[in-house]
Parts: sequence; C-alpha cells; structure tokens
Amino acid sequence: MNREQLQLYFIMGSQNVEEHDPIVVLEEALRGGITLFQFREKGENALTGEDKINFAKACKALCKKYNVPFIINDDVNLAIALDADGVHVGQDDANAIAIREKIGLDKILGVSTHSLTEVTAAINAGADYVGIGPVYATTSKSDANSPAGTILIEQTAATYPSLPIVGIGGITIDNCQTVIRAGADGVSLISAIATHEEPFVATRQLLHVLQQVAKIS
Ligand SMILES: C=C1C=NC(C(F)(F)F)=NC1=N
Ligand SMILES: [Mg+2]
Repeated sequence: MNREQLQLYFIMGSQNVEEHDPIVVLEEALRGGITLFQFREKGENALTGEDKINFAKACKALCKKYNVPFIINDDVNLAIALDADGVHVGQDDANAIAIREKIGLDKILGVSTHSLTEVTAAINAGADYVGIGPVYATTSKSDANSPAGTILIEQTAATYPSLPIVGIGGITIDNCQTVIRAGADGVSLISAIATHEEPFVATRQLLHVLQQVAKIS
C-alpha cells in the first residue's frame, strides 16, 4: 500500500446510508474516485451471518471493478475468508501483532490509534497505516473518544514522518484540508459521502478540495 491510497478513504456499512441502497452508494463513491474502501458492518441493526457475507462479497466485487483496495473492519476471519486486501482493527480488537501474523505480510493492516504510545505499538506490530481520531465530533461511531483535533496527527507526522496517517472523525469538505495540512496523508469518512444525496458529486467535490492541498512533504 502506498500512502497516496489513503487520500480519500471511504468507510461504509449498511447502517450508514439512510434510505439509500448501500451498493449504489458504494458504486457512486467508487465512480467518483475514492482511493480506498473499508467495509464496516457494525451497530445494532448490522447485517450478520450470510447476509453480512453476501453484502461484503458484493462490496468487494465493486472495489475490484474499480481497482480500489477492499479493507474489512474488525472481522479478521471474514477478511481471510473473502481474501480481502486488508483489515482495520482498533485497540479493543485482537492484538495487532497476532493479526499481522494471521493475515500475512501481503495484506494491508490498519490500526486505530489515540496516542503516540498506541502509534508506536502499531508500528511495532507492522501496521501499514494508522487511523488517528476522532479529529472532530462524529455521529458515526457510538463509542468514539471525544474529539481530539489535529494535535496527535501533527505529533505523529513529526515523530514518524514515514508512517502513513489517515485522519478520521467528523471530516467534511470544510475541514478536510486542515487534516491534510496537519500531516495526514488522507482523510477517512462515512457520512460526508454515505448520507449525501449524490455520493458521486460528494466524492468529486472532496477529491477536488483534497487535491488543492497535497501533504506538505
Ligand atoms: C475506528 C476507525 C479508525 N480509523 C479508521 C481508518 F480510517 F481506517 F484508519 N477506521 C476505523 N474504523
Ligand atoms: Mg474495532
């Protein structure tokens, strides 16, 4: 995985799209040019069992059609079963070292981090990128920490300049440039695309704004 692939990292599950069809939303986002996708099926009405597997397979097939890596959140066994391109895990999921051993070196491993200590541990576990947030207030994650702003992104970029970083949490077209200027390689988001009337348009607009402000290398 190269750090440019983090530029516009869309995360979605069936619960994030209000009255829209999640498969249509994903195809529109892919057509619009998202650079990475995370399948994140969780929450009280999340799909389970065969429904979840079939939904994941449909999302994976769409990502393949648009040549965008397909990442699965939390569910390492599903990621292996579907031969996903990688997994994203949080601090409360299994130990990242064990997960790296389980998925192998050719899969993408992303880790959520909330402190420099957790960033260092993620690096030692062999993470390909770290997610840092929530930068701003989010409604997409019920158990999110309180918004931390961009300070940890700045500290991490300064301490580990070669570590790919993606910011997450309440990111919109209005604040995404601030996140990149702080040192993130990209932004990850759910609602800014998933709840937009026109996910294709939302994606194009976000990319346009993000392309104005490359990471200060
Ligand atoms: C809780 C999360 C934190 N960060 C990320 C990512 F953006 F992929 F790094 N994904 C998550 N699901
Ligand atoms: Mg998790």
